[in-house]
Amino acid sequence: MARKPMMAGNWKMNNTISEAVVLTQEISNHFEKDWGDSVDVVVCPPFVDLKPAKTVIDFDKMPIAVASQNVYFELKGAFTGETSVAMIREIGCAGSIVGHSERREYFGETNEDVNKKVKALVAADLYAIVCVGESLAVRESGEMIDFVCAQVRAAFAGVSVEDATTCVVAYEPIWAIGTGRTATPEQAEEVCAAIRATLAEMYGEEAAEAMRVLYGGSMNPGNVEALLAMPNIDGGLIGGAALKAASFIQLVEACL
Ligand SMILES: O=C(CO)COP(=O)(O)O
Repeated sequence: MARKPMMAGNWKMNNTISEAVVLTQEISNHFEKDWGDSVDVVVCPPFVDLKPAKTVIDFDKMPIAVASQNVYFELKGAFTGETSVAMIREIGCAGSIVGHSERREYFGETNEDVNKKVKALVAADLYAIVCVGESLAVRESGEMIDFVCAQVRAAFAGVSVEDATTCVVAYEPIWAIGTGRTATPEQAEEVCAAIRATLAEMYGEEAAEAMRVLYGGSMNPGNVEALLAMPNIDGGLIGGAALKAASFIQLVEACL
């Protein structure tokens, strides 16, 4: 089954509202309407930028979706500093990244939290872009497949096949994030294929073939073609190269 590629820009903690509006407009200006037939393009700005970014995208003209970088799993209440699925949905977000390695490392996010966030999102008809990936120590131990597939199992535990197939998995080896040290296409493919095999065990072949598995970690215009040529890599989750319209658009064009 041919999967539609996805290019998602994770801006991380970059861009004030005014900067976010400029970048979103620059991306929109380059965007050709019919590209939306061939690739799903997503921008993931910080929370405060979501509404302003969304406002400058005319979805009918430019099918660019907006997603958040995080969300909380409780529906409402005394959770100071957190943001609910209803809040991001009302802005017009299509979904949220969950379980990014920076959130796991700096904010103590556990596999259990990730699972609760996936469940909260799909219950609100939003999708999760579930990030998984191993540290350099785990890679050097040779245990990366077991480690990453356990993250996938934990993230989707108790999630129905119907809900899971709306979601996306992003394989982001931590040692490749922001380091300029990209995984080779073969290294990325090996783990992405194992992720799909895990999804097949959980949900069956048909569902696993329909789900998108992205690669993230120093993806750039120079390495994107070789990564996308791999059979189990269905797009990218982009950090640094998503912060400039020109390079992000080049990555989108690589999917056409
Ligand atoms: O973490 C990433 C996307 O979520 C990848 O970041 P870089 O593209 O900057 O390596």
